[in-house]
Amino acid sequence: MLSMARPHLPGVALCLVLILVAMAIQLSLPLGVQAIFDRVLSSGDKRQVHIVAGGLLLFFVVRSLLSFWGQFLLQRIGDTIVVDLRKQLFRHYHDLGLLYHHKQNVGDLLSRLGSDVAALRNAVSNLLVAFLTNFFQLAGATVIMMLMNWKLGLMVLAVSPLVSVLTRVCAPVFRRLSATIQDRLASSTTIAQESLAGIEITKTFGREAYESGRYGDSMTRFLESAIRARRIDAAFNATIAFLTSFSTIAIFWYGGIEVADGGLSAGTLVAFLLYSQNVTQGIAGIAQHYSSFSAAAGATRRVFEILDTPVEVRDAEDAIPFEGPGAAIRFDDVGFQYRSGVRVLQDISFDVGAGQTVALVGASGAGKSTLVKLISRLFDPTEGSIRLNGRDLRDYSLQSVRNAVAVVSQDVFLFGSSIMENIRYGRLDASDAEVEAAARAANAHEFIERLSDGYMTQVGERGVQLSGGQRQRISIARALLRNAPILILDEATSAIDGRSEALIQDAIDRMRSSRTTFMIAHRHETLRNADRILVLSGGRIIGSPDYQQLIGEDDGGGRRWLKEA
Ligand SMILES: Nc1ncnc2c1ncn2[C@@H]1O[C@H](COP(=O)(O)OP(=O)(O)OP(=O)(O)O)[C@@H](O)[C@H]1O
Repeated sequence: MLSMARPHLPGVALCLVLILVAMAIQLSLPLGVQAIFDRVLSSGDKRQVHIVAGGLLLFFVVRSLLSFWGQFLLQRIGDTIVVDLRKQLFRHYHDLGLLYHHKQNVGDLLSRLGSDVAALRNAVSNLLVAFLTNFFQLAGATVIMMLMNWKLGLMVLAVSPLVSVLTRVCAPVFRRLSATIQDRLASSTTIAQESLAGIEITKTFGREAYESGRYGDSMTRFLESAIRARRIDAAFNATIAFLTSFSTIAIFWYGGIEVADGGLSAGTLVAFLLYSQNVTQGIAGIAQHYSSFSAAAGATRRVFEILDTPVEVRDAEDAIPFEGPGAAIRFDDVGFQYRSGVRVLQDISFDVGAGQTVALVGASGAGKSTLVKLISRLFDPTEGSIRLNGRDLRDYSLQSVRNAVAVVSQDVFLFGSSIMENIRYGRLDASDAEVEAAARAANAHEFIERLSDGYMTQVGERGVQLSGGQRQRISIARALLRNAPILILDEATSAIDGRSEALIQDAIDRMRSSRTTFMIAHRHETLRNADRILVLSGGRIIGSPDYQQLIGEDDGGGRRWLKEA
């Protein structure tokens, strides 16, 4: 956190000076009061009363202006740091590999970005201002008191060791409780996020009450830990206030006797009482802020846990851009494990020339989707290597490899924006005319035109206003627009009816002709045009039959492949 504050050091220094000056002015008040009591009131000169009161008024106007300026600057710096932190965190989420994301709940990640960073913001801006103010208040008042009367000064400070011990004992408790609160908040956000994302399933199964119950239970757990924290916090504050009130009473008692004996002026006693208020406020404030800092440490841990997670799939130091134009791909003994010890792909070796089409067939879970994900470097192989135009895929920059691949997958995700924007996601600088041309080629233009707002129709967060086939056609248009040398079709036409499929197949065939294509398909007709068919079973290639062999039309022996797959 401190390293993030480094660029703002001059601003922080200015704030410190402003707060310091404002505090010096505040600490001059008791001296003014002492003067009024000891000199002005006894002299009976009203003019002097006016002058001292006017002087004090001026002092306090200046103090308020300085403290406004200092607080505003520090809050602004705090906000800037927190916005930087959010941006950095968001960027890091996107840099982290899919393996990491598969293990995380979206709700938990959102809650770290939201409420944890908000808790941190409170710590860096509000608490820091208050902490520094109290620190200067305590230090300044202590010095002045000691100079005025060190015996009385020591009396005021006598409670500080007790407060210090109490604070140190309570801080770890606050830290633990705060981490629990943030964890519980995160798990309720996860439940809310999941059940809203799956609202269709929730309703289909009539689980509205069940989901509300789940969310309600998680909120109750959150409330329990929040109440426990509030109880300890309130007890802590009350104890500190009680301890610090002792010193005021002690001053009043001892100082009162001294004044009665003539050893101390009334003005000095009043000034002392005011300073002792400053000291006790300072001590109590610092103790409370220390405990709040400890609570913020829980949120900080959750934020930095993510920022400190290393990125698995990243650019090599000397990565070069992939420039094409063609893309010949070669798998050399590639193996892959999602979890160590469980080999999902092994000994995968094959060659695809630029512009050729490879079809992958095999039973569910055979590893087809995993294999094509390795081509976009969503994961890196755990064994062997993948070569693109003769070079290891890891030699190229990640961005250029991703730019070279267009994917149409079975699960279509559409963003909560217009159809135009969703297709343009394939190539952000595409013109409207290019978007429309891609939609025409994907046989989507006709149905888009029939929608009330045409290309500007908003399609809900997950494209729920469209049918499965329409969504798939939009995703094909998005891939067409990308104009990438490698095309991955993961059951791209699974949600499309026969008539539309023929038209789309035509578009896909045109697109395939100049691109290296990986096609995962369950329907036989789609495999007819493949240059090569690889049959996968249990993560291995068990054969490479041609189409006739595969469907067993020539000698009947080919059926073996499908059966084994
Ligand atoms: N994120 C993951 N973490 C752990 N294991 C995974 C993950 N994704 C897939 N697997 C496992 O890897 C294996 C291959 O899955 P993959 O999705 O590649 O199969 P597939 O052939 O594409 O199946 P389908 O035809 O059903 O889409 C399966 O056993 C699956 O359980």
